[in-house]
Amino acid sequence: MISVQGLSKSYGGFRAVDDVSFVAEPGRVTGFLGPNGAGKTTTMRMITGLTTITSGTATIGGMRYPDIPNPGRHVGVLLDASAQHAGRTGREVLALSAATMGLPSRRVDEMLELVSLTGTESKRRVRNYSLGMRQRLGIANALLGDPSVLILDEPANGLDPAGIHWMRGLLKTFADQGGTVLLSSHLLNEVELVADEMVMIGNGRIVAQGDKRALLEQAGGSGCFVTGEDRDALATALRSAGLTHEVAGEGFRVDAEPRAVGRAAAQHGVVLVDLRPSEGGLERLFLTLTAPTQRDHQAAPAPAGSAEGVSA
Ligand SMILES: Nc1ncnc2c1ncn2[C@@H]1O[C@H](COP(=O)(O)OP(=O)(O)OP(=O)(O)O)[C@@H](O)[C@H]1O
Repeated sequence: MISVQGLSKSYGGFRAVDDVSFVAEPGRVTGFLGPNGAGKTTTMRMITGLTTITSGTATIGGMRYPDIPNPGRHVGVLLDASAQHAGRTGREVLALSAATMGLPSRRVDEMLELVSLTGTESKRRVRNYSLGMRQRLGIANALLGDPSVLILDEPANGLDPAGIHWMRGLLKTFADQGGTVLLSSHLLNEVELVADEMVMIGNGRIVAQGDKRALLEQAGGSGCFVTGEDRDALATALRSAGLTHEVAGEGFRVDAEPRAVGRAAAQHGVVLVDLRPSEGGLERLFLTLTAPTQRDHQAAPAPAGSAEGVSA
């Protein structure tokens, strides 16, 4: 179990992580979700002893990470796949970790096979690895010591669709067998598909947390997402039709059925490139709760003369 209580980190006068508390339980995948710069990596670095804690506590199985003997045998960590020694081959990276942990060298071959790095690729220097290959190597390294806890920062970064699918299966199986998984991402869909529990963070503070289903119920509501060729014209069409909307990615989330949105767009001759029912209130909950920290949201111009325009 990972337990984080009142964890804070200040850089000078800036509070990157502010009084964060949550628990990641065994047998569950806990998704740690937040926009860019929300404080996910900083929190994970504090949990794993890589960044000093300003205040609060973080323990794994009741111990601070730096106090865990032979930590790689208990906790698998992947924080920055690009940070691996560029001059070593993938196999050397794993062999060194295996030796440090007192593991047999056959474990290296098992892990290379698990993450689908071929014999040829494993003999290439890491500097010549693609991002996806580095990520696979990082996952192999995290799993090498057969840990019961996994802490992974954006592990899907750079993986191809098949790789992402494979990783989801791997994490689910790991948790089903009693393991604890803490997985960060700024991509809601990625986390939504694999996580049992969610911890949402924005501007260094927890904005929501709990069982995924409970959060979905809390989010509730219906609606749709729409993207048009001309974003401003689409905003005008929605406003004219009296449809409440807010910026979501390249388009808008609208509190209305797709048909009403399609009609509003048609009346104004706006070409739609995407129109679909909301996949779930979770995305809305996330966007709403983290709205003040969403860069795209801040950057989006409010339609002229609109009071409702771009709402929080
Ligand atoms: N060493 C540091 N010195 C000063 N500020 C820092 C330092 N490390 C992180 N920060 C700041 O702390 C905030 C949180 O950063 P962090 O990397 O934890 O965010 P994140 O949620 O992981 O973002 P992303 O999804 O983009 O990876 C950011 O504003 C970042 O600039």
